[in-house]
Amino acid sequence: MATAVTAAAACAQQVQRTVSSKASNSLLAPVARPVAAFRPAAAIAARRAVTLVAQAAAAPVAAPASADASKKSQYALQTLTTWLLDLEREGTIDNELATVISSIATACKQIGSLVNRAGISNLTGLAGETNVQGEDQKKLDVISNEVFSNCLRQCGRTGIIASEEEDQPVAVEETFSGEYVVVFDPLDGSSNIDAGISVGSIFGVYEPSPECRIEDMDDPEAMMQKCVLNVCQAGNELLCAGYTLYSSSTILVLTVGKGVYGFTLDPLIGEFVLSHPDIKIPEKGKIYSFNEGNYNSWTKEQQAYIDSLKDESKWNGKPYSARYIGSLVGDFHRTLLYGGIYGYPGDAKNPNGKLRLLYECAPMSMICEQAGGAGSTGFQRVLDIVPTKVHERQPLFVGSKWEVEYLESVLQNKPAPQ
Ligand SMILES: O=P(O)(O)OC[C@H]1O[C@](O)(COP(=O)(O)O)[C@@H](O)[C@@H]1O
Repeated sequence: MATAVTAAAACAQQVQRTVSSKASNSLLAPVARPVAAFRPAAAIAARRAVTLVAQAAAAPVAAPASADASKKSQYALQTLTTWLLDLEREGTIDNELATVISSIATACKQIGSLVNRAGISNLTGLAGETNVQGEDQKKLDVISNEVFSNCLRQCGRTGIIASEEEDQPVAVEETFSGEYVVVFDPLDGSSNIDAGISVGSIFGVYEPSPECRIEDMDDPEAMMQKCVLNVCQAGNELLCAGYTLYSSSTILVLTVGKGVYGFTLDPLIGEFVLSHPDIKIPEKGKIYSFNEGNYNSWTKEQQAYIDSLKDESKWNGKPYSARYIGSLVGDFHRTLLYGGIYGYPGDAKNPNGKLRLLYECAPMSMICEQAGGAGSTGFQRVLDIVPTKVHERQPLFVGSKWEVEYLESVLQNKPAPQ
């Protein structure tokens, strides 16, 4: 914050200097130049801008009740670090989990800066490799995966890490304590990278399952079995879930099971600062986000659902609006803040849809439920599904509670929710 204010002040002085020099040069200099020569409007606007920046910079963001009440300084900041400390103090999380989350935040800062500079550092385009799903990997898919894995290993608090970009989960030799299981999609929506459209990272943290501790590293086969078993946990076992959006801002949104909090990266101080405390998704919303290009391969119930959203006679003459970036994190973040529904149904080609249960569906469903929304396959609560394999796919419908229930009612031919 200090730097933001000094920056604002410096900018103010800069503008002032410009204004005053111009003024001294023109307005105030005795009758030298006609008034028209100098554009007062710009000066007023500049002064207004400076005031707004100073006011914005000075206004502290509300911190959760647990925040240290003694922090009276107007420069007190609730950062991700201090927020995690508050949660540790109140016993909601332990230090190991706080360390894992901090290491994920570090990875996201690194990935954010790489994404921002992709076009000028030859990081766009394909890596020339394919991942376990047979998809051509982008250079930044591979690099983001490496960055995420490094940070999770180096924090010493993870036991197993499983990436959407890797065939198998990996047991972490560097583990020191905690042994948390972390699943992640290092760069979601990467098909948008080269066009500079928003992308994101998604993650989930599980407790290591007690009956399969990874003691004997000597028997790789047995160890791998235990790794997979540890990772294939239902979403309702998640301790923490989150995503980072790399867009006009870099925003980290997460839950540890006590509401959803959003932190915006302040590039001036390199800290995630609390910007969205206790996010609540609207009960209803008028935006739907589906790739309608797949319409013809959808079930007739799925088609009927989308057709109904466009039928204004059902919605007091105002049909739903369609928004689709083609980047789950971007589409989900908008849905979380504005309400509505994001969906990736199964279809004739991919009966289970495209999205991965562990890395995408479960974490987003936990965040949505924690914000008062819902996450469904259309027939089942996503968080109740126990994965049978690490790269399992599931249809996903996530968003405002009423919207998801309405979708389920159409797909299951049930009466619409009240
Ligand atoms: O192009 P489609 O078929 O609409 O798929 C877009 C969806 O696939 C994703 O890109 C997921 O795939 P990746 O994790 O491989 O990027 C989502 O972000 C997005 O919502």
